[in-house]
Amino acid sequence: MENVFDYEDIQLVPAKCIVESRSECDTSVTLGGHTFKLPVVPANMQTIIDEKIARHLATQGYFYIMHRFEPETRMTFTQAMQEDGLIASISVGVKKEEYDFINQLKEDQVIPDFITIDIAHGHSQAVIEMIKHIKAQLPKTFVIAGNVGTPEAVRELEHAGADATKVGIGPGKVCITKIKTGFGTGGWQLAALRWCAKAASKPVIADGGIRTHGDIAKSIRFGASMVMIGSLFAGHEESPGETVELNGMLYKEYFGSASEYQKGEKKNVEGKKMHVEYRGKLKDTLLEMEQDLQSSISYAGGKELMAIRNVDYVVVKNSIFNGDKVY
Ligand SMILES: NC(=O)C1=CN([C@@H]2O[C@H](COP(=O)(O)OP(=O)(O)OC[C@H]3O[C@@H](n4cnc5c(N)ncnc54)[C@H](OP(=O)(O)O)[C@@H]3O)[C@@H](O)[C@H]2O)C=CC1
Ligand SMILES: Nc1nc2c(ncn2[C@@H]2O[C@H](COP(=O)(O)O)[C@@H](O)[C@H]2O)c(=O)[nH]1
Repeated sequence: MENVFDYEDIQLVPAKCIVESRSECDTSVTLGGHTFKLPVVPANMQTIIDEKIARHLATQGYFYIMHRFEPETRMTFTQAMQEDGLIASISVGVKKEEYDFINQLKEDQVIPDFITIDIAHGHSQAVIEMIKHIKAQLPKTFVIAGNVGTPEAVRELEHAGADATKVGIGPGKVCITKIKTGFGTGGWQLAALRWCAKAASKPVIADGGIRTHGDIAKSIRFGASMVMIGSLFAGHEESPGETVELNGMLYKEYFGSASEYQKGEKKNVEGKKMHVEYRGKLKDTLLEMEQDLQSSISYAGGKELMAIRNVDYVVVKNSIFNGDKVY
């Protein structure tokens, strides 16, 4: 791999504006036959999403992926969402009991719209087998498989039947994979996304490392159809993480899915816990993201999200902030 870079190393080059107002720009995206307001999905982590947030997002036309860390609730959650005419989007792992869960869904004819296979090292036979199992049992369910960081992995998971792949090994804010194992796409996630997206014949979801709303537009430019975000969603009033007050300031707890806090034991720990600044209501952040992305589309010289795919870019190594702090 040559020419590696990350989000902060890139600036997109503006093209002539064709709208009179940014409000004309359409940020919506279609995935799995459903159209969503934004190409953004909150991470399927326990301090980012819960059933209440999932229901709110689905009701408001946003994509969501429920986490897999309360496995016993997934069946009733899926049924309840579908009874209310909402999209059901859940996560699974690859262990034996997950095969039983998929079989149970089929037996009860409870068919989730989306299932995400959520594993640290997605380029594995375990994930390939799970993709095949889900597709055999629930052929109508859209399967997202990950996480991966190479074109070879994208091709293999697509070949096994995945409808989309999720790219990002170690760029996350609470990730310590890169430190503990020496592996991953941390520090070059945007270049890895480009590398993977070029090989993909199905949608790619960029996962991890998004630090500003501009990074969403950059992900779209480099081939993502959707972006998964943890840390930017962790600090809301509604966020499931504990709220703490430190020196008169409010913070929310955010921990990794492979952290000791999630696992309940110190085994194969590849995640940490941190506190992020409290940032008010989730709906305000979603609105700000939409407005910022509308602005990105206008700078791209288009009206639709995919106009961003066509813009030029320049590499400005680690210099775009010039000492400014946005958030
Ligand atoms: N996107 C990212 O960069 C990362 C994300 N995570 C998140 O952490 C959570 C836990 O992930 P994960 O540990 O996969 O889930 P699990 O602990 O559920 O592991 C799933 C299965 O995969 C095996 N496994 C896990 N990692 C490896 C590996 N490197 N090589 C071979 N087998 C492996 C496990 O066995 P055994 O435990 O015995 O090895 C287990 O059987 C997930 O939600 C994941 O998204 C974690 C790390 C990186
Ligand atoms: N290496 C680890 N990665 C993790 C862990 N828990 C979650 N994640 C990944 O991070 C992203 C969110 O990244 P952010 O930069 O937006 O905060 C999430 O979607 C997972 O892919 C973990 O314990 N270790």
